[in-house]
Amino acid sequence: MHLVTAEEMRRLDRITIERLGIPAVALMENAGRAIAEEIIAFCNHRDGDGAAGDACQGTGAARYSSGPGHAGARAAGAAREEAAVPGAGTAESFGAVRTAAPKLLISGDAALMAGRAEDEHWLVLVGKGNNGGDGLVAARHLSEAGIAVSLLYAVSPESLTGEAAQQRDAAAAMGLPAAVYGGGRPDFAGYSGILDALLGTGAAGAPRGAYAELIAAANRSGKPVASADIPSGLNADTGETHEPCIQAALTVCLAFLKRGLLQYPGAGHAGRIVVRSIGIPSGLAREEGLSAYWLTPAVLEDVLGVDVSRRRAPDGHKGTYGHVLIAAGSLRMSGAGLIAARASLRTGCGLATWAVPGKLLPLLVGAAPELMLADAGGEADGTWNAAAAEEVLKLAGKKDVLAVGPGIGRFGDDKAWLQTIWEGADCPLVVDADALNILAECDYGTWQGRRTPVILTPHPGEMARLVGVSTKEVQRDRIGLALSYARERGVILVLKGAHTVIASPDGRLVVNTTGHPGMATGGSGDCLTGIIAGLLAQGLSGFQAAVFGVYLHGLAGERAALLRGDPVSVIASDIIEAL
Ligand SMILES: NC(=O)C1=CN([C@@H]2O[C@H](COP(=O)(O)OP(=O)(O)OC[C@H]3O[C@@H](n4cnc5c(N)ncnc54)[C@H](O)[C@@H]3O)[C@@H](O)[C@H]2O)[C@H](O)CC1
Ligand SMILES: [K+]
Repeated sequence: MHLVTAEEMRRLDRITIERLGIPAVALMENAGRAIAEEIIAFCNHRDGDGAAGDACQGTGAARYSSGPGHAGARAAGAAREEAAVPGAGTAESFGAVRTAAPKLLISGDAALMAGRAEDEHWLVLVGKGNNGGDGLVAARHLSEAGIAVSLLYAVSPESLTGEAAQQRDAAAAMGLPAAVYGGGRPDFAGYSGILDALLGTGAAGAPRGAYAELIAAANRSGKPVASADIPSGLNADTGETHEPCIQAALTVCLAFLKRGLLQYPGAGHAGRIVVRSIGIPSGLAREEGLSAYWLTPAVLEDVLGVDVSRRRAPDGHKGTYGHVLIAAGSLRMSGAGLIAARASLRTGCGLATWAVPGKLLPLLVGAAPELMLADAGGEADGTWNAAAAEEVLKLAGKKDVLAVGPGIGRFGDDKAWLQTIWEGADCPLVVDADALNILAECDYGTWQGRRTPVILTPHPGEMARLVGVSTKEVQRDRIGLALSYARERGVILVLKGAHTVIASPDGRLVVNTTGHPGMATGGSGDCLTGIIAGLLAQGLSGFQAAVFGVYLHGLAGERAALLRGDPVSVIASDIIEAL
């Protein structure tokens, strides 16, 4: 599924209206109706209303009696009623016992059928822009479904223009009760829900004046809030939340998923996200060259060309699936190398060799029978040194991928060590952990260019060192930073953290949402490094391996949590076993 910025959304909207000739008011009508349908489904689900609730879950029409008990539906004037046509043959006339088969089915808009409409009274907070316009359309459809609706304008309705003004007039013509916020602390206790149609992709900066007051009041009310397009107060591009920002139970995102809904803290304000089509052709995004995606199996297969089935050739052998070399571990952190190496095997590479400082090697014999160990030289105390880089290059000569960094620690002339490996390794290179901290101290843009991909896998702190900013600054706009860094440096960047971002030098970007906070545990990153290396060894491209690796890592973490019964108790070895 595509991810868009506010500006990209406006561009796609403009193309739809100007090039395809689909009127803006039609898009807004579709948007408002979609919002109303999702609010009705929310109400039906919340009220546990069986018949109508079921009916509204899907797009199919409801099948139910239109007898008493469905006031809402009657009010909706849209119902599917089964009626026998008078005079048609009945069971008795043919002597067989048969119920009268209905001859006439009148289906209706099940998604606009509210089970207990009479119990609902929704307040629509209306901004002055098109987000407000969407809310006004939704208000009409909610009213049609028999739900009581009241409008509260943030600013004078006279200040609305264009399609929003049209919707203002339509709502007034329908007699929807309306008021203008006049300051103070409004009391929303009498409502069953609030539709936040204050600010959408046209917002700039922190909510001001009445908008801020109404957002705060909605959050204080304790009522469920549904947000039109994005929670008001959220930065649609970065996921930053201004003060105040709506805390939504449901966000009905229009046309395309906004980037800010998938990055924290914004992702924590959206509640359940539903992306609804409003008539903008989904193919436009690809035609316009948009290349940011929320990672789904379809994106893996259709956009990245990854064979998620990971089928194996019947005549495959160890050589078919590649050989991983991991240069990792040191006296105090040998486990990191073991985790990375084992993860690469679990990911399906044919062979894995773990290169360690010679002093450690005897201590590691048998640590993992499937692994091969290699003496990479190093110091007598089991630490790495610059000369060991040449040993690593010799070992890498016949390997399909080299991963460096897990548990290597910092050592004298470690920058020379990394530069030798960076410039000398012909196979794809995965750089993680302390190798990233070393890289951060190097002007590696001056190093000899590489012909095969480099994948960097920093967590936010390591990224902060790579870029020379604070971790807070890294987290402010993860997607924007990852994209610019990958492009400028010509590397594939995996910016780890909640909803990991993977960016490619060619501008492609993917946000992954598999995994859980229990994976924030020592060795989890080493495991990811091994997974990515294991996929590279099997012939995936750099970006494919980085994206699929992050995806699999998260899925394995989820599976490990199920196996452990609790995400909290998951450790890196569990993730490996769950691959
Ligand atoms: N673009 C599309 O494809 C479609 C968009 N739709 C909806 O329209 C909004 C975007 O509408 P827009 O008019 O551009 O902006 P907003 O409605 O978000 O209004 C902003 C409005 O509020 C004022 N304002 C801006 N920032 C602040 C602030 N920090 N504090 C207070 N006030 C602020 C400013 O004056 C603006 O006029 C989009 O989200 C969709 O909901 C339709 O769905 C159709 C397709
Ligand atoms: K909104």
